[in-house]
Amino acid sequence: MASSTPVLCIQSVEASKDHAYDISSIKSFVESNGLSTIPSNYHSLIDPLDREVADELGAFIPVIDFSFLTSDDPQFHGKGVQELGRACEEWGLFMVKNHGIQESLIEDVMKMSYKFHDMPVEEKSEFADKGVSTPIRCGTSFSPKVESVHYWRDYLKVMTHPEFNFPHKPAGYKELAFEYSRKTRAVVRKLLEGIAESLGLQPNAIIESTGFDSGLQIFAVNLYPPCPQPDLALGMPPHSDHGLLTLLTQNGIGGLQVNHKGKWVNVNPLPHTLIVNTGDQLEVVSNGRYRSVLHRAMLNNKDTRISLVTVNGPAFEKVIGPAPELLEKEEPFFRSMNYKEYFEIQQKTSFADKSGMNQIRINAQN
Ligand SMILES: O=C(O)CCC(=O)C(=O)O
Ligand SMILES: [Fe+2]
Repeated sequence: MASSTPVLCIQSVEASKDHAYDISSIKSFVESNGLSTIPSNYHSLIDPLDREVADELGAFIPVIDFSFLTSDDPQFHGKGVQELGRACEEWGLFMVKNHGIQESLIEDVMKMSYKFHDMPVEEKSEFADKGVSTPIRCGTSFSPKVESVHYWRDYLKVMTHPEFNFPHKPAGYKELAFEYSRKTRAVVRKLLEGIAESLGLQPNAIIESTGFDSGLQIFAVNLYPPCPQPDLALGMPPHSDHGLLTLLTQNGIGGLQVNHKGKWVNVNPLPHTLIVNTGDQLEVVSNGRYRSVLHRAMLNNKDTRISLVTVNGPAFEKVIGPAPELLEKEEPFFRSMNYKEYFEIQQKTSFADKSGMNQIRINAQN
């Protein structure tokens, strides 16, 4: 489509008036407007420094062999635990291989996720986002009503644990999502055992103290449509996740970047691996040793990207603080707080950083 016709110019100017709170889906907005430029209120990468990428570091993103963690052989197990601890400490993001979740399940959930986002806006309106405590919510950007810059993303966010909620359409999606939700929780549970061991705690210490077995799981299905000016907008701003561990798979299209020692690094997962990152509650439990990692989602102008994200946290009613065993030898860096309270604070922050953590940090230097 030619981009120099006056008609399209007018369209661009018109488009610049659009706010994410006026549209219910960036996907349908893009498809119905045939944009060649993006509205200016989607410009978030203004400073060229924000676009710099340290691609040479990508090859150092740790890969954890899950079969080492589940091994009965103490030597293999010990090696797995040690590598896991190092990955949490040095990167806060790693790939997991030999995790046992069937590729076909991930592919099937991915296909259904596309179908969900592809439904006409009216069909999804019953799920429209009505606030963070709503179990099923669907929308665009991040916080359309309060943010000044919008993000090129549609989302479906569902509380899939302790109670399993899910949209009843498209047919068959709910059943697949249930299986995916439970399998990812099992992987996360095992990782939390290994992480506890790497901190010198009993394997079940984090699971017990956080009430993980009745813990919160939020399943987010992110869809990032192709963006005509991918260097100007973001799919998701830099943020950390509120839970203990987040698990992510994607439809083969890259876009995730991790912040490593102040530099942005593209995450290009090896085939058949899951991506896992540390969340705020793990930073608290580990008393700052395993920091929650900043990450963001970039865009491209060709392919639709889908990421399936499960954020796995403590039980809402649990008061979470640094593990008492760690406080035998060190001062607490965080005050304890009920997870639900933390979740609500974190969801209200600007999101473009880790400012939720400032509410519970004791020592500002930490
Ligand atoms: O899509 C991605 O790569 C990142 C998504 C993410 O960080 C999230 O949903 O919290
Ligand atoms: Fe995230």
